[in-house]
This record gives sequence, C-alpha cells and structure tokens, in this order.
Amino acid sequence: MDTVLEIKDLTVSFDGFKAVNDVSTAVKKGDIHFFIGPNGAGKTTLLDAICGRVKPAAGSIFFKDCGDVTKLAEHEIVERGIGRKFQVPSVFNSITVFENMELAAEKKRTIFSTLFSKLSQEQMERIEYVLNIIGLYEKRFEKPAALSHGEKQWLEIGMLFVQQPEIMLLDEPVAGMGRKETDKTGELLKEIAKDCSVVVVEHDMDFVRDFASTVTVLHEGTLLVEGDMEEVQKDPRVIEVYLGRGGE
Ligand SMILES: Nc1ncnc2c1ncn2[C@@H]1O[C@H](COP(=O)(O)OP(=O)(O)OP(=O)(O)O)[C@@H](O)[C@H]1O
Repeated sequence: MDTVLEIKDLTVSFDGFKAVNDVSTAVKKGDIHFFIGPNGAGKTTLLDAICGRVKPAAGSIFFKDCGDVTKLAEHEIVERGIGRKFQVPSVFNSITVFENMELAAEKKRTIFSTLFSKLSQEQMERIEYVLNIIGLYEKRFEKPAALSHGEKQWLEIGMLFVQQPEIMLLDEPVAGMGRKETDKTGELLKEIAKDCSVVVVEHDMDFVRDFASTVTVLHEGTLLVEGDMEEVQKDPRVIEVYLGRGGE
C-alpha cells in the first residue's frame, strides 16, 4: 500500500519535556491506523503535530507530494487535505443536521475562494452521499439536540468527510458510546477508509481489535511497538506497560 503520511524522527517538547520523543512511523493509503498507549503516552500530541496545532522541536511530517507540513500553518494543512476531529464537539446546535453539513462544505468552499453563494450541485450531492454513509439522511432536518450521542459523533465525522480530506484524524471517537454505536462507528470508518486514510487515538481495545489495520503503541513519548493488532497484543512490552495493567 502507498504511504500517505510519513512521520520522521518527530520530537515535540513542552518546556524541555519531550511529550513525543523521536517517533518515526507512516500511515498508508486506505488504512485505519490506531495509536494506543497509556495516559500521557503522547498520542494526542502526535495528532496535534500532524494537524499543525503544535510545532515540533525536531523531525518532519511528509504528506503526499506536499512536502514537510510542519512548515505550514494549521489552516494550510487542512487545505492540503488533513482533517481533524477534536474531542470537544464542534456542531452548531441552533441549526439542522443538513445546515451543519452545508456549513462544513462551505468551509472548504471559502478556502478555495469559490465565487458563488449557493452550493454547487456537486456539493449538494456530496452532502447527501455523506448523510447516507453516516446514517443521518432521514434526520437531516432535525437539530443536533434530537440526536443520540453516537449520532452527534457521526455528524461531526460527516462534517469532516464532506470536505473530502485525504487523512482524517480522530481523537477517541467512540468515547461514551455503547457497544452497538461503537460497532457502527467502526463500520463507518471502514466505509470512509475506502476514500481517505483514518488515524485514530483510542483506548477501547475491543474497537481497536475489530477495526485496526495498523496499530502503533506509544509509551512515554516513544514508539514501543507497531504492527497489526495480533502482533501488538502479544508483545510482552505492550502487555507490561499497557494491556496487562488494565490499560483498556
Ligand atoms: N500543552 C502542553 N503543555 C505541557 N505539557 C503538555 C501539553 N500537552 C501535553 N502535555 C504533556 O505531554 C504528555 C503527553 O500528553 P498527551 O495528551 O499527548 O498524551 P495522551 O497519550 O494523548 O494521553 P491520554 O490518553 O491521557 O489522552 C503528558 O505528560 C501531558 O501532560
């Protein structure tokens, strides 16, 4: 599989403390790539570095043919096709599901300076396509308050996906969900991964087991082990620092 994102010797420091310490890894096209590890391992900081929220002290992040994105501003990284969903919700509660999707699609439109005030036919079709994938087409005229917790998360994922990113970064997308919603989220990510690589920070090990193509284990800022879930979960180092300590 082709590499979409290559992280090389990445170090992120906060006042000299290395939250991410000399990490090298790669995300492949169409992969659902999980980053796991104990609290404070550096997972969220790694996502922050990829989307430009924090700047590394050393190392680089190569994205497709865009060169090293650590040199770019956050909005420029979004424009290149790296989308990030934060743990804090970003849907607008006073407008409908459809209008939220419209607004998300417009964000991209503004960035690319489209001159027309109405959404194009193509954008409308894209919104309808994404609403169907996230299972909210029937609820498109509802306000987010009428949605379940899971549905709100899918709306947010949909609002990212409608912008047609090439990589989507998700921080604990199934937190607070029951098993049924979690499984549905996994199926959604599989559908999304047909068009877009998905990078997920997660603590729910059943979810990781069921849906990961690649798993990277971080511990105290460093990369401990990487591989498929089967290899990773039987690795004694991972059992020692994470799984064996009830990390899940
Ligand atoms: N802005 C910051 N300033 C100072 N220290 C920070 C900052 N952000 C993160 N850290 C520290 O960096 C380390 C890694 O944090 P990070 O949030 O990346 O871990 P994590 O693996 O995502 O943990 P969790 O699973 O608990 O979310 C922690 O020790 C944290 O306290």
